[in-house]
Amino acid sequence: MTYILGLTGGIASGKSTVSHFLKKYGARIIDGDLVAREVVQKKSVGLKQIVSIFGEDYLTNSGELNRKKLGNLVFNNKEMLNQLTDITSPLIHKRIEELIDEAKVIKCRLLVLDNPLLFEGNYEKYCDSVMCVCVPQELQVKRLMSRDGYDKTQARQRVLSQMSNEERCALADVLIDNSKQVEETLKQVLKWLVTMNLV
Ligand SMILES: CC(C)(COP(=O)(O)OP(=O)(O)OC[C@H]1O[C@@H](n2cnc3c(N)ncnc32)[C@H](O)[C@@H]1O)[C@@H](O)C(=O)NCCC(=O)NCCS
Ligand SMILES: Nc1ncnc2c1ncn2[C@@H]1O[C@H](COP(=O)(O)OP(=O)(O)OP(=O)(O)O)[C@@H](O)[C@H]1O
Repeated sequence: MTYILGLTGGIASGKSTVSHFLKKYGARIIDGDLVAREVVQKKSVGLKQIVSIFGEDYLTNSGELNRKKLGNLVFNNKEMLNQLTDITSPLIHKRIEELIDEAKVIKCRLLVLDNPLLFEGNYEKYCDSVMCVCVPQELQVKRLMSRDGYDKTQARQRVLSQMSNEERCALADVLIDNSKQVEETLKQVLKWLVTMNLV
């Protein structure tokens, strides 16, 4: 039987750090951000829908989605963000359902659904349990600034466009504290794998 673990946490909380570790222990990963990119790739139905709402200004010269430009618009405007999510969400769900079915067919033991919007987007319905990576908001902003080169305002806008860390932690089954050294974080994840008999 395939055990499906939802992995969530705010932007730059450390989900990829945790999912890379789980992968080393044999888990198969579905990366929500990658799926979200796939459904709006060049010439896709998703991209056509985005252009019909936001206009051709949000395409690059080569016809791809101008992610930076659209990000700066939607993370500053809740209504626009909702419009974008209304387009992408059904497409992402459909693709994730296909990927889950594939994992079940090959009898994958542990499947991880890595998704920053797991609860907002109701992806937890696919999961046997949900692990949430937790960091204090200020540390999240700091790590986001240093990883992606955003200034403080841009980083805060992105953090604040999501559910709060408190709300997300309250909904999760397993909490992983990523405020200290990475090794400390991974020890907690390994402990979970052992408890669940997955190593
Ligand atoms: C707005 C877009 C074009 C910006 O692209 P960009 O390359 O700058 O960011 P990227 O896609 O790598 O996302 C970075 C992070 O932003 C956060 N984020 C993305 N979409 C959203 C959203 N709709 N609401 C809140 N936070 C979001 C997530 O934490 C994500 O990890 C892009 O994020 C997008 O298309 N978002 C809508 C699709 C979606 O809901 N994705 C979430 C993953 S399931
Ligand atoms: N414990 C830690 N100590 C210091 N830096 C860390 C720690 N954990 C993660 N980081 C760094 O913080 C940044 C965010 O981590 P990571 O990319 O794993 O987050 P994420 O949740 O996957 O991000 P996103 O939501 O954007 O996909 C990265 O630059 C990573 O190297």
